[in-house]
Amino acid sequence: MTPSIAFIGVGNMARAIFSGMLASGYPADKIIGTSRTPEKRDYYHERYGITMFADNHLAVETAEIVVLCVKPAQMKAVVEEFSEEVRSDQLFISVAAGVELDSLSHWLGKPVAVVRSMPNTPSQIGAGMTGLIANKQTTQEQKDWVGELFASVGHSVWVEDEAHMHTVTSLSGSAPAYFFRFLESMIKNAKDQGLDEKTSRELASYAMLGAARMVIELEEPIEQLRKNITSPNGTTEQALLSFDAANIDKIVADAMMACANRSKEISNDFSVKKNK
Ligand SMILES: NC(=O)C1=CN([C@@H]2O[C@H](COP(=O)(O)OP(=O)(O)OC[C@H]3O[C@@H](n4cnc5c(N)ncnc54)[C@H](O)[C@@H]3O)[C@@H](O)[C@H]2O)C=CC1
Ligand SMILES: O=C(O)[C@@H]1CCC=N1
Repeated sequence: MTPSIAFIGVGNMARAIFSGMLASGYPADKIIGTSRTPEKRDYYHERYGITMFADNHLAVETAEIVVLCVKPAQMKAVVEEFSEEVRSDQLFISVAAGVELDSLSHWLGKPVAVVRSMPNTPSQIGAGMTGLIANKQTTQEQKDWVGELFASVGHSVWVEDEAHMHTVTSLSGSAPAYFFRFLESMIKNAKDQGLDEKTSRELASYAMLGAARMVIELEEPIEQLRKNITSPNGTTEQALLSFDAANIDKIVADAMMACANRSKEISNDFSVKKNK
């Protein structure tokens, strides 16, 4: 039987996941969302056919699986508010950056299965990548179900150590934004060179898609794929020399560490263990 699943706090990430699920055949009548804004409730109901509630309590009461999709700063208040309704056979999945399993379990108020996930917005088109870790109350059956859920909107990877979720956030959770930022720069420069926006967008984005597909499908060393494009004394070499002159490794490392460190800060801010 398909379980009913409630998304608490429908915004960008919740929509990315449930729209990917709907596209892969998950029945709309098994999906509930919550939003405090009447216009958003009407919009999501009309656009996706899912049930929208204003009341988080009602959503938690109704659903077998609850996906917590509010911002990290709102998580404690939102979870504690409905903790009376929590049943021990439910499964909770958090998508929040930095918020630890222990904190979620503590706020939920009883021993219950909790999975911490770090998805990304390409889930919306079935191309997501999600890092996962479960607490000890989560059964293998529940883990399999969560794996299938995220497989229906892309790919997923379980990590062994919760500390690795910071790395996952900097490597896949936030990373689509890095690539969008890179594309924005590329398209801007193509326009400065005289090409129109539409053509620039198409050329750059297909180059990015093609490169990603080669990495995934050919399984050759990435360095070799790069070298295959880089003719000695050719055009690519000049672009890569320019990246190296700007110390691309440092630029990327600084950005990823800034991201991972912010995830650690969020963990510390909301950690039940550290703020006892
Ligand atoms: N946007 C992304 O690419 C990713 C986001 N995340 C995580 O997903 C979570 C949500 O992020 P976004 O979707 O980007 O934010 P968002 O702001 O688009 O969505 C959060 C939604 O929660 C709603 N909300 C707040 N308090 C509520 C309450 N008491 N009851 C019901 N709804 C409430 C807000 O109105 C908003 O629509 C965050 O914890 C973030 O760390 C994780 C991975 C990627
Ligand atoms: O920026 C954020 O905090 C969220 C988490 C990962 C992607 N977006």
